[in-house]
Amino acid sequence: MIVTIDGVAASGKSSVSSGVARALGVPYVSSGLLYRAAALLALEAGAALEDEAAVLVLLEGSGLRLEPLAEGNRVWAGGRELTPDLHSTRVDKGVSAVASLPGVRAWVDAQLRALPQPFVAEGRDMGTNVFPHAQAKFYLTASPRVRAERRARERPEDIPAIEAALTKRDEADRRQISPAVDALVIDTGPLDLQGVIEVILSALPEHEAGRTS
Ligand SMILES: Nc1ncnc2c1ncn2[C@@H]1O[C@H](COP(=O)(O)OP(=O)(O)OP(=O)(O)O)[C@@H](O)[C@H]1O
Ligand SMILES: Nc1ccn([C@@H]2O[C@H](COP(=O)(O)O)[C@@H](O)[C@H]2O)c(=O)n1
Repeated sequence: MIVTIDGVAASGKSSVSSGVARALGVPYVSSGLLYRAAALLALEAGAALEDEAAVLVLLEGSGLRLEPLAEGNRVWAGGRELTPDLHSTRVDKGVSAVASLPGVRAWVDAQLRALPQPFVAEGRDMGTNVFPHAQAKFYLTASPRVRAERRARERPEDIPAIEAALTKRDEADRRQISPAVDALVIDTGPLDLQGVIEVILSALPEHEAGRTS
């Protein structure tokens, strides 16, 4: 069983996926963390973010590995945990450039498709490209202002600066972002976190919502 939850930046994908995954008793998979890790490795190595060959060498040589858990995903480069460094402002700014490289996308897609099922997968193209045969698909939206207000609780920047950065990232991710035709689109603006999780759980086919492993 695969459930996909895609959406724009800071629309609640990882928080909602974690809640849905816990309710189903399965892990969730954060595809964005692998793109963030690729950007971090490139930034740390001083590689140009547009240099596909250099980024691929870093990915192949780093022992990069996603550890999907229902409570939260962790990313490792060999024995070093990258997770705490993946949500910095510099990674936010650089990640879209790395994610637009076809070779990097193919590398990430292969990692994701190799993971053992069942799981909830979240990102931008989980329902359209990576897991087009998923049993249930969702797409989260909310206005840039609402998303910025939520994110401001986690970042040092003020709301207008966060809103501008989110809008810029949505624009840069435009090619990766599109709801699957068979996805249920949810405007999370008027809903709290639990409300979004409940909308998704109640939309799942009965046998998926009831399963615990
Ligand atoms: N429906 C909601 N109501 C209130 N707060 C929410 C809601 N959904 C998410 N949040 C909060 O918004 C923030 C962003 O959520 P989250 O990190 O899950 O989004 P994301 O889509 O995974 O972000 P990114 O695209 O940057 O990885 C978090 O602080 C989260 O707790
Ligand atoms: N399926 C995906 C997931 C993510 N990206 C890129 O990674 C960035 C970070 O993702 P978050 O989910 O953590 O926001 C995102 O801005 C995209 O550039 C992607 O291309 N495809």
